[in-house]
Amino acid sequence: MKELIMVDNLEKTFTLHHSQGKQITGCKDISFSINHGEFMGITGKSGAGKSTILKSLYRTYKPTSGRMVYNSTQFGPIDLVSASDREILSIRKNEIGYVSQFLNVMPRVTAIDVVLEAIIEMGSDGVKAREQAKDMLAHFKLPETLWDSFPRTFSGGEKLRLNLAQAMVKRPKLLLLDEPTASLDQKSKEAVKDMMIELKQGGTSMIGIFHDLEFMETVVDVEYHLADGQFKKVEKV
Ligand SMILES: Nc1ncnc2c1ncn2[C@@H]1O[C@H](COP(=O)(O)OP(=O)(O)OP(=O)(O)O)[C@@H](O)[C@H]1O
Repeated sequence: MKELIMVDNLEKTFTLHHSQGKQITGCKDISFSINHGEFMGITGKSGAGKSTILKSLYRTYKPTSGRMVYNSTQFGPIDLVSASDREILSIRKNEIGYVSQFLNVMPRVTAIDVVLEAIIEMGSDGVKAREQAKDMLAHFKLPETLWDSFPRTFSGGEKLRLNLAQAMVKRPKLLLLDEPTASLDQKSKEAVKDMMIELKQGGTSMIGIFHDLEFMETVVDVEYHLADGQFKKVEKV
């Protein structure tokens, strides 16, 4: 398999049990592929289904139908739609990262420990690892007063910064970014951009949702737009 991921006719339908089984389409007819090291941006209006695509790839949502064949280091080509929970957990731990403004961490673990655990999982040790965790939190400008606090009460921007620091440490093969610049000021956006460039140079592929189109165009290789149920590649002029 030469691509990193091939998505074929992905569909996710939600059944609302509290509304007599009413069905809502999250996304449908989604097909695309990305190559190793490629960065894809997704745009589309609110409610079009952008987050549903990312959450299906991360298997937060179990797709209703379709295929998402991912070229895993551990398992070889694997369909993320039918992969077992155990396989998905292992892929999340070692290969696919997810960054958003929402919490992606265990409760009652301090911010610095979130990053530290990621560093230890990557094979570094004690004092050096702690210094590296501090550097990473400082790099993404998480205020030092928050380093020993529990992230549950952090603002959206603070949670995002912590998730970015954790993702950066893990250097995943594929990073899913759900509005990675939301709630960030210009200076912090520059830090995010630097991180993306650095990850890309290290071979990480990324799929990101952006509302800041100007920012997006400076980082992505390919852009897809989701509108009126159609998912189409935007040809660059
Ligand atoms: N867990 C869920 N249960 C029921 N419906 C959902 C769920 N998640 C998403 N939806 C619905 O699926 C559709 C697509 O939502 P999604 O969050 O993917 O849109 P989006 O393009 O990311 O929007 P935004 O830009 O506002 O974040 C919406 O109609 C939404 O209400």
